Amino acid sequence: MAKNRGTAMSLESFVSTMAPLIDMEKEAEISMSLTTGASRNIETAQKKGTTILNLKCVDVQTGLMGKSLLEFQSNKGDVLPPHKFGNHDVVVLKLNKADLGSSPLAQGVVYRLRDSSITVVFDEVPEEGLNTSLRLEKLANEVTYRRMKDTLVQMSKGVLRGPASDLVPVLFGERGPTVAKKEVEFTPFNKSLDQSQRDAISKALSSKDVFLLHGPPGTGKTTTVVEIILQEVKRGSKILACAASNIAVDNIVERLVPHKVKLVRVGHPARLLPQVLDSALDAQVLKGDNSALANDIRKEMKALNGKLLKAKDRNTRRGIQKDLRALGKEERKRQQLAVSDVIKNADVILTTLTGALTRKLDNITFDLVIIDEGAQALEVACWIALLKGSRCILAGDHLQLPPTIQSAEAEKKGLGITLFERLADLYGDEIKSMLTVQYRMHERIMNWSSEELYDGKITAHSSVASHMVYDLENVEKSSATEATLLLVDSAGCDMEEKKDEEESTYNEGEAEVAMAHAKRLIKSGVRSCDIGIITPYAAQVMVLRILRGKEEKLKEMEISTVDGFQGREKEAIIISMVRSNSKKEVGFLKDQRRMNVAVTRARRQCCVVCDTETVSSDAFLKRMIEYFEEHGEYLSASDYTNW
Ligand SMILES: Nc1ncnc2c1ncn2[C@@H]1O[C@H](COP(=O)(O)OP(=O)(O)OP(=O)(O)O)[C@@H](O)[C@H]1O
Repeated sequence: MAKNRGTAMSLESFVSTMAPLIDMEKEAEISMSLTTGASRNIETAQKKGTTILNLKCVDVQTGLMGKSLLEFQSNKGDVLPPHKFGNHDVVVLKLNKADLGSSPLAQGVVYRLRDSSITVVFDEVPEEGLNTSLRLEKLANEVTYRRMKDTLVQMSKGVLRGPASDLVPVLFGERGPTVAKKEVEFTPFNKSLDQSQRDAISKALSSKDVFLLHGPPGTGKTTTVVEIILQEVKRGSKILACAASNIAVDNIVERLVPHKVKLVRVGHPARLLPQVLDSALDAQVLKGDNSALANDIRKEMKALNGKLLKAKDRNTRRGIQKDLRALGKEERKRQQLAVSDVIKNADVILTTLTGALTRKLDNITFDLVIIDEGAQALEVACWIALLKGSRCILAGDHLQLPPTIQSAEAEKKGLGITLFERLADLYGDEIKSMLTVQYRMHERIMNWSSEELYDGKITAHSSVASHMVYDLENVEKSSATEATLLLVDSAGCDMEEKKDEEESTYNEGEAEVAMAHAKRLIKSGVRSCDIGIITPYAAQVMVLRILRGKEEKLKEMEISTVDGFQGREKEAIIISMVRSNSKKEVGFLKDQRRMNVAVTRARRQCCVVCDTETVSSDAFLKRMIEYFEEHGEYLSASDYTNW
């Protein structure tokens, strides 16, 4: 039975609450973008991060099914200015000096982002302008919002007759979940699964409507999802596997391919990783019989078009046109059949949540919908996929960061509450299983997070429990590499925080200390690609990148916001907390989920640079500082400035 029906929300109130919040969020995103937004000035847009000015095209490559990949760098060859472009964002390319609202040279999708370059995929290379100064503008992703609104409309209308008719009452707390009387036993494909993974899989296979796979950092959540998919395919289920991001979907595809599962990846080829292109719908469609027939028809049409051009008398022309129309119709039919053949024959269809609304999946129903990164997706986005199935499994960790919401008001009114979180509150352990062995962190790094957020239930696998930085190849034992936890305290060192024009906070003193520690690690032989500096503040990312400059030995080191680093890991992580002020304000450092993500990115060493006097004003952060002091090494920031 449901534990706490109080947190349940009816389908009707969900739809009526979410519809205006989706609009608010859409408006917030649009007002950040330049073309349709409130900001009518290009420089303001650059400051807001929605436009990058003064770019030059430095490379053009053809790849990915005939698409063109164009790489852009700043005219001056420096790091790019601070921006809010992300992978897969839709962008337009314009001449640098083009008027606001002018038509673009081309529209594309962000493919790769580096500190000093951005690569965009276009359908075709723009015919002109590439040898001049250019700018990129980020567009608001209106399609996503439209799809979410369409889904809400669908939910308010016919859900109770659709494939999810039995699932909906459970997910809205009207009826409790059911599980098989006897827990399902299985023979794993992956022989190295740990006990917590096996237990979770068994519980997932026994669930009749909903199951939550709770995967704390580094516990093999995706490994477990892949095994669940394999077991379900073996049982004969047709599965829709989704995630919020393309990268997470591709990650599952890559791991399923070696098992020779009949799968198809649905999505725009420009947004897929090159290594999964063979699994892409477009590639598989081309191999089908109907596609060959469509191709023959196109050849026939080409020949007829040639005749049409030469035909002199009207009757002949009419006859040819009639034939062309009939062939065109047949060609479209064959194309559609080619697509539906592939979709019908596949056991597993993989796509992003918003991608699940494609026409190609109309009228296709699934025995199971699996959503990875379930705690990072808006609930409405999850429903796009959920409406297509009668059973669901969500994998995620609601104790790491939730989806980013632009509109403060929509966030306040509950847009950011995820389905994963809501169901964990509603039904708890009845439908949930937590993975408890982690394969990333030294146990001293892990213990803080485990005690603070996971009731002390996580253990470190023996392969990582005591691994040290100096165990890495070519790394020597030194004062820099001997520490697992390191606290560098800037209190009393004259390293006050400052604010930039966008009101984002930065701290130059701390940035220097963080960089100095990175250099110490490199001096002991650590590769720069094994080090990451992360910080909660976007302005601090810029300060750090500028400080790094063009120094060759630091080139491969990653510098990112904490939010942007979720899901990733490095051998050594340096966290710059930034806040240092007399009022002892800590802002959004308070969010336990953000600090949880920050610390748990580190495999062998976690170094925190902060003003302990400021951050200790928050009880959670104070405990964290105390933990680092007790179990790690303590240094003053002045030790670094004096070195
Ligand atoms: N049973 C296992 N035995 C050995 N290694 C494992 C096991 N399960 C997972 N791993 C390893 O742990 C690492 C993390 O696994 P995976 O990518 O599945 O984790 P995740 O939980 O999805 O990651 P994240 O914490 O970033 O969400 C991988 O290198 C994987 O090979």
